[in-house]
Amino acid sequence: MKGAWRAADIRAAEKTLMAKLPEGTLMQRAAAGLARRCAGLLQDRYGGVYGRTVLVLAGSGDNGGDAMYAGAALARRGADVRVIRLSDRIHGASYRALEAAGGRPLPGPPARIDLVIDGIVGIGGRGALRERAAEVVGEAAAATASDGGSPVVVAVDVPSGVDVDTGDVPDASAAVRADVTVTFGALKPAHVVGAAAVHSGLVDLVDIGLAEHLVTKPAVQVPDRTDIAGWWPSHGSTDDKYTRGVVGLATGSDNYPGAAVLSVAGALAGPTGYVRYAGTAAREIRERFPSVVCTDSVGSAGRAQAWVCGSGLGTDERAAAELRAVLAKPVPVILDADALTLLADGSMARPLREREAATVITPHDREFARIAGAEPGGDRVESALQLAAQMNAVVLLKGDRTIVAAPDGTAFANPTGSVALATAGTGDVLAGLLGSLLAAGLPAPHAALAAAYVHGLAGRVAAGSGPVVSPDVADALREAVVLATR
Ligand SMILES: NC(=O)C1=CN([C@@H]2O[C@H](COP(=O)(O)OP(=O)(O)OC[C@H]3O[C@@H](n4cnc5c(N)ncnc54)[C@H](OP(=O)(O)O)[C@@H]3O)[C@@H](O)[C@H]2O)[C@@H](O)CC1
Ligand SMILES: Nc1ncnc2c1ncn2[C@@H]1O[C@H](COP(=O)(O)OP(=O)(O)O)[C@@H](O)[C@H]1O
Repeated sequence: MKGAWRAADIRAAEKTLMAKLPEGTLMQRAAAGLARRCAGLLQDRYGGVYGRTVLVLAGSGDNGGDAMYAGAALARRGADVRVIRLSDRIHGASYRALEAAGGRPLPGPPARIDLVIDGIVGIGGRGALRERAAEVVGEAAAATASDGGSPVVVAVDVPSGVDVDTGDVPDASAAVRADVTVTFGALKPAHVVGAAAVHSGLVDLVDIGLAEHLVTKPAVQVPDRTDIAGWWPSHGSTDDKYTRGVVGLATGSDNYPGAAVLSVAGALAGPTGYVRYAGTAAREIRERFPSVVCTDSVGSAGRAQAWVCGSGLGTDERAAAELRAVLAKPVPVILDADALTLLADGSMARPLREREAATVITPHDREFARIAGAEPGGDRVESALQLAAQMNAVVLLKGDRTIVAAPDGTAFANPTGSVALATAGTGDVLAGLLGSLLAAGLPAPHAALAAAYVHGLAGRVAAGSGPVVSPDVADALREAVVLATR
């Protein structure tokens, strides 16, 4: 699991480390890592560093210093390095090093640029980029590289114009869109959540010796494949269909039988050995999935170790009664879609509060607004954490970087999201898979994260064969499970 730390925590660790090192050491480590990565990118794209045009955008702080030292290193390898100073104040020593290596100041971006180094602001940035900086960023991005394409854009530490601590991008037209972000010491929330994660492009972490001095809890954690593989339930030779876990689904309605089919398809790709369906789409489910045991209501279904409720359920009296029946079960439950709408008027507050087993809610932004009163703000992690604490539930806040927030204040971001999932019905598939993981005994935050991870991979797998609809995502889940766990 990788952690992402806020700027203040990074600065505190930096202070401890700097006290032990000769002045300037950290910047030299950072700049060396940055220069190495830029040289690699120039090599891969243009066949070498020599003769390539590199534009350094330098702001007034140490972020500009990192960029100019890296520019100096590239100039020493024969690159034609130009620098635009975005402030009268500038990091003096690095500017002089760049000048000494042959770097030249420019008033504005040249027409031909092979690589842009964005050193406007790093963790010291506040709000959207100021006008002059935003203008230059736009002009540089519109330049042409020597191979006729767009320049490679490398952000130093974080793309300028994003909110480092929250991942918000206050003005997308005034923020750098990086192909690669070279960051130092530790990830920041901007690399892993919100729109800023998309602006960051590929994130390359340079070790400058900071990690051991980070004493605070990360603001958000990001799992990798080994975490998911480690959590994924495995079966032993003594297992049977019941010991692997039974998942129940109260999903679908006369109007939305498809949601039942999709949620059951999601559950069948999970680790449980038995899937029960309770609802009005029993005929459709039996036809598609003969192994699923169907009844027409939660009350007449047998025991399950977790219940999924709400996907396509509707919001009528019958739906409300089914939700109440699920909330009364002493096992983990997932509340999705219409179940969240049914929670909005507060009438289920008491049974929810009285639950002792885990509750997971899976809102997208509009569903979040229905239960929390407003859509998540620019700080999506904080918004999800607040709702988790208020509802005493694990919140899976959907999006490109789905967030999982637990009532104990721990937050995670899923790194595998894919825009291919932005199509009707994929949430139903996710709810079913999550139900299976909960029924198999995974703790709720891990189940939510593992489901989001595999679901994201399934979106990517499905997208490999063209435009994606939600049944494709369900079909791709098995391959995604293999990719994530073997
Ligand atoms: N910490 C570490 O471990 C290490 C840190 N290192 C590096 O130091 C970086 C942090 O440097 P930093 O503290 O000097 O701040 P930085 O990001 O350069 O920006 C500050 C300047 O930006 C300006 N500015 C602010 N908002 C703006 C806006 N919206 N639009 C335009 N301008 C804006 C603001 O100007 P002012 O308001 O003063 O006019 C201020 O002077 C860090 O990201 C990393 O790269 C590495 O070298 C080594 C290890
Ligand atoms: N732009 C996007 N990029 C990546 N994933 C997305 C995007 N938009 C939606 N998703 C994902 O697609 C799924 C949609 O869920 P949901 O809105 O509940 O769909 P439905 O209710 O139609 O089943 C979620 O997993 C969400 O994270």
